Amino acid sequence: MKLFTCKQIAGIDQLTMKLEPVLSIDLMERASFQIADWVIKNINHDWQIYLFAGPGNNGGDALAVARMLAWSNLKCTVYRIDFGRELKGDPVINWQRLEEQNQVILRKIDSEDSIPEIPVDAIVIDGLFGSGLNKPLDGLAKEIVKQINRSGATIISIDIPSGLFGEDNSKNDLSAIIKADHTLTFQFPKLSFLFPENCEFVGDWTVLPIGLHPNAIEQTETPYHFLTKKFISGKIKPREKFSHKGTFGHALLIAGSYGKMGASVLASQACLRSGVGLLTSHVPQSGYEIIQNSVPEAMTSIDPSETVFSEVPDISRYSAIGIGPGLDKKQETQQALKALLQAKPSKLVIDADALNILSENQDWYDLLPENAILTPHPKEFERLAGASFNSFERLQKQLQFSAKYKVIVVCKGAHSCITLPDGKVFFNSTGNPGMATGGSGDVLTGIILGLLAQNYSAEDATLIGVYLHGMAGDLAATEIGEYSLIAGDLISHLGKAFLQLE
Ligand SMILES: NC(=O)C1=CN([C@@H]2O[C@H](COP(=O)(O)OP(=O)(O)OC[C@H]3O[C@@H](n4cnc5c(N)ncnc54)[C@H](OP(=O)(O)O)[C@@H]3O)[C@@H](O)[C@H]2O)[C@@H](O)CC1
Ligand SMILES: [K+]
Repeated sequence: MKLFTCKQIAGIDQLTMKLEPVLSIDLMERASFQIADWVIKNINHDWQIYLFAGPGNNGGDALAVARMLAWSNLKCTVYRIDFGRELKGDPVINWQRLEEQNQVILRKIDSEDSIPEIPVDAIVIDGLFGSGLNKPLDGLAKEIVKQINRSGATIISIDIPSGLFGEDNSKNDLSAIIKADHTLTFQFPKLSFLFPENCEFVGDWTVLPIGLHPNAIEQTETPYHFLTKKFISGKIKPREKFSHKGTFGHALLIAGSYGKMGASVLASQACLRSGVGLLTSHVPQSGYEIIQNSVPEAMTSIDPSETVFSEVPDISRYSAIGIGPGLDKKQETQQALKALLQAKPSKLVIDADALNILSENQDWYDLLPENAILTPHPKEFERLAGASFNSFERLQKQLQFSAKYKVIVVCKGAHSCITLPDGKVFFNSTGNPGMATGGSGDVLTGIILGLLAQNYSAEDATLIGVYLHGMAGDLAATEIGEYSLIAGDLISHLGKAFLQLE
């Protein structure tokens, strides 16, 4: 699914009106109906509903929603913020319709004294400001937001929590943003919803389709995308009847050191469960029995060192290489990593300690082969590319890094963010907090490696791998919950995840 900036969404709204064609007031009615329908289905009908309406179309939505909730006899009071300016456009029509309906209590807020006290067992519907916010909230608007946040009531935001920008909130006043329990957003999630620091404002979010025109969406260019099941399913290649293990590639995994062999075991198992034909796991001598016993399906390549990775094996036989989990950062490992990069492997995944070694030797970045896949978590990315003030700034750094070194970067987390050298950005839609546990990243490396070895392009191996990893986590969480989830559960649910994509 494409993701757009608020400005672009306004453009798509305009194009929809022209192409469908539909009047703006009717589009607002359609959007508001979706909100009202969700509210009616999801809230306690005995509770008082406080609707807050701002000066623009977000407020217009709130006014229409109030009228629709009154059809179902819900107890609604509308508070319209009054900056002393005349309402304009569609909100005027919706205000008149409410007056004519005469079932909803209508109030205006024109000073701090007129801001209502809101009981805890109330529902607030926040239609103060939407995608047309043009500066941080202050004055009366900020006071209303603070009063709503203080109330402890259940807050449902229309389209976007009032006060939050759809993209960059670096310069925003964070005390002047609604902290919603639920955000009901139109047609597309906004970019800022995908950044972890905005979770306290956005709450749980639901996308409500409002029938924006497919041609308008198609015509509007964007670098931003959200991974969907349909998109990923379309990338999975069927396994042909006459295929054999040679068809599905031979992966080399360089992982594990004395005391950290679990990383090698997990990545190896995940790689095998991702459909690779053959896997060779390169391990130090002390890891030999461990890997043979734990992953009998893997072949082994034994390092001369007793404890760490110290020498690159002949890489010519392998279709893809993964390096990093559990490696440690000893001097001989650092030199061996450099030698591997100098050997210019054509398909490479780099994770964990291999990334940490890189970040301590930044002059090696130029050795990175084109389309190498780097899978840092935010802290590792910070070591690679420097600190960022927030996730939006980090995304800009990530894009620069991908473009400069022509590599794919996966910044792991809730909604893992993937950047490609050509400037495209993909946010993942699968996964859950249960996956924030040791070994989860090793599993991802194994999956991506397995897909790369099967001759998926670096881009597809990354996108499929990240999505599948999260999906396996979601399937595991439905069975055992998030608390008890461990990395091994991701591997044991990979099969079911693949089945869902067929
Ligand atoms: N387009 C469509 O077809 C559809 C759109 N829909 C809905 O429309 C919403 C977008 O509507 P919108 O563009 O009217 O913007 P919105 O956020 O309501 O506010 C603009 C007003 O706020 C004011 N203002 C801004 N910042 C301010 C500040 N810091 N402090 C104080 N004032 C401030 C600004 O004033 P100005 O600066 O322009 O004088 C202007 O008056 C969108 O989120 C969705 O809910 C749906 O109905 C579906 C169809
Ligand atoms: K809002």
